[in-house]
Amino acid sequence: MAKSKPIHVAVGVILNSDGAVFISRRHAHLHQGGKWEFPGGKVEAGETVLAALQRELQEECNIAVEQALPLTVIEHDYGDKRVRLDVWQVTSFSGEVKQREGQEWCWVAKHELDAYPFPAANQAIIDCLTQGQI
Ligand SMILES: Nc1nc2c([nH]c(=O)n2[C@H]2C[C@H](O)[C@@H](COP(=O)(O)OP(=O)(O)OP(=O)(O)O)O2)c(=O)[nH]1
Ligand SMILES: [Mg+2]
Repeated sequence: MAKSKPIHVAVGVILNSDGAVFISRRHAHLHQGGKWEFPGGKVEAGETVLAALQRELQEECNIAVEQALPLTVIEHDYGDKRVRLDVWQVTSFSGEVKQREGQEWCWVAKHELDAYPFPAANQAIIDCLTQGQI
């Protein structure tokens, strides 16, 4: 049977002035629950990826994204779901970053990211960050 098309997800990498990355922990009951993630969510029909990123980051972490640059697109098959992560680096935003949806969250130094379990699709982004390529 042909699998349904991947879920398109806008994902934001936010760095603070110390070079640390904002991450939060997915609620336990969700797909990939308990894993750490970069903020973001599903791109809705008729919406640009940047608009989805702006909407999700306002909802989830309280910021207005002013400028963001596309980093990479990652396709991954979890078996139960396929995702297409459209990963952007947020280069300018206003507002104070805080988690608004009750998720555990933190700023983590890039070289410490390996200590946090992320969904398998994220590995390429984690590698770029830990190697200082972002
Ligand atoms: N936000 C985010 N999702 C990720 C990451 N890595 C990864 O595999 N995913 C997957 C998990 C989910 O299957 C999908 C995101 O879906 P989601 O359910 O969290 O999307 P959403 O925020 O729009 O949630 P909802 O409105 O449907 O509740 O992408 C990541 O770093 N960040
Ligand atoms: Mg989300």
